[in-house]
Amino acid sequence: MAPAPLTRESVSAHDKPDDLWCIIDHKVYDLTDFVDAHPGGNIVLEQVAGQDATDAFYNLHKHEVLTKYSSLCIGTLQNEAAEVITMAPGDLSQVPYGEPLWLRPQFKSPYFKESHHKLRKGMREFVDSTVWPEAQEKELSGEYISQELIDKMAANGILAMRLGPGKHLHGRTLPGGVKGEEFDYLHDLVTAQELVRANARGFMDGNLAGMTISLTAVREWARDEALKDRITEEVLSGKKKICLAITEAFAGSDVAGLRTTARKSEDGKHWIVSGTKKWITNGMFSDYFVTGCKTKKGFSVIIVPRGEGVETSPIKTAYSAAAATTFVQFDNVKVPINHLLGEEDQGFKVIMSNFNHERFMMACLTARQLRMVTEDCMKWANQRIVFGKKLIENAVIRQKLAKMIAHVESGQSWLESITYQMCNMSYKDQAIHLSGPIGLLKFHLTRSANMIADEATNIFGGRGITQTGMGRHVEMFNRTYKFDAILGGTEEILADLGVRQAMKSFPKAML
Ligand code: HEM
Repeated sequence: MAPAPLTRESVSAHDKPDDLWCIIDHKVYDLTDFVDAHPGGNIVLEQVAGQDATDAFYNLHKHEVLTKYSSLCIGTLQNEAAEVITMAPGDLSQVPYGEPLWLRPQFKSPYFKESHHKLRKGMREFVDSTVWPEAQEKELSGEYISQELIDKMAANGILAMRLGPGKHLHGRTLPGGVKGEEFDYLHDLVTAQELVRANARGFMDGNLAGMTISLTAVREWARDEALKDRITEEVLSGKKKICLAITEAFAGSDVAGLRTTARKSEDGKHWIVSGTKKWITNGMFSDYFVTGCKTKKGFSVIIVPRGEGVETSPIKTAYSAAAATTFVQFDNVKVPINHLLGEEDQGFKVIMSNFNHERFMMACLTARQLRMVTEDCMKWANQRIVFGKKLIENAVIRQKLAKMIAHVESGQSWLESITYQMCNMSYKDQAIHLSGPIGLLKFHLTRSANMIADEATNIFGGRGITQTGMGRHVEMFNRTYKFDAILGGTEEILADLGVRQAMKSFPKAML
């Protein structure tokens, strides 16, 4: 015999603690065996037994809770259908301002072509189904990224894409079927903005951020082609890990103040590296350290392989230990002489040439994070009922949202415009014409982050300072946005760089 159809009347009969059903978004949930395990306690469930609890539910939970506990659902009410959207891997958000203009069906973009859309789709499916689950778990546990995920990213060309456009991508087929030869800086932007959607700030740096800022230097500056090719192959295949080791307790942005030294051995075959490095992202699991050292007449950059004399220990920071933030000690480490990048004593050039891309990547991910937080606030303001009405029905909340949206949209537009210039400029010209604008862009976005973190936390109230439940992404953002304001050049240094670069080309113009 077919089971009786589910109606509001039949549900209302299940209104006791030992026989407890309720309705959420036109679906019926049998919570009888769940009551005692409910994190919000049994009493609240007993209060809605046999009733439609949709408003009460969305006032307190994210929609994803229903996906996680879908086994409690026993069916949909007769002649009714669920209204709340359940996102599938790869889906675009339908929330206003949840996507940049170029991804909204009503809008056009002069920048993005079919291959950018294909890459976006391929990346999003990969991130939603493969990166997100591990990112969420490891952000909490503080464990490092798995070799399994690294292998999958390597196989899909994602590790290689994160270095930006170049020959290393030729011959590869990338997510969405995009050819490596087609990959430009707009694809680079897409990759960064999709990856950060895994929404786990510490894990995102643990996801080989060290590689993106150090292998680029190896590829650009290694003088020994065989060494360059070997390290590139080892790292892009995911077999070995690499990081950038510049900052020290003694000096951060002030590279000239570094105290780690490298001297040549008497037979001239090795560098002897000694000193310490602090805040080295991915250092705990890295096989190579692209290290800034004081040499005889200046500063040089040397690839130090992990081995005798290299010691690493974790540093506890505000974000997840999954980032593998490290204190490194080099105790008279012997490094082959061909591991020098660029010219001896000319390491400043090596470091500077790398900064543009690093800051550009950080701008991409910050811009997307601002949007994700704003989207969470839009959703929350639209579902949270206070004083008998939705939060968004209060003018003061709409003012906050307006400010957030304005920063999100203006930041993304400036980012896209700079990215387009990068697509049409040589790497050398980018260093001349774009280091100032990129510095100012990153400065602007992290200032926006400061405002958005502040407003979003207030909108979420107690949930904005709670690490689980509705406000957990806002809590994480408020706790971690400062990483982007400091790493890759602090706000003050970058703002100053932007104006100083502008002054360099100042004409003899008078007021
Ligand atoms: C299918 C039904 C339900 C499931 C699977 C469920 C699951 C959960 C989970 C996993 C949490 C932990 C917080 C989070 O992750 O968001 C939670 C918290 C909570 N739930 Fe439920 N719940 C259900 C229905 C309800 C209903 C109908 C009510 C109220 C009428 C309710 C009231 C609460 C409360 C008060 C909390 C604590 C929230 C806070 O401290 O912010 N739950 N629930």
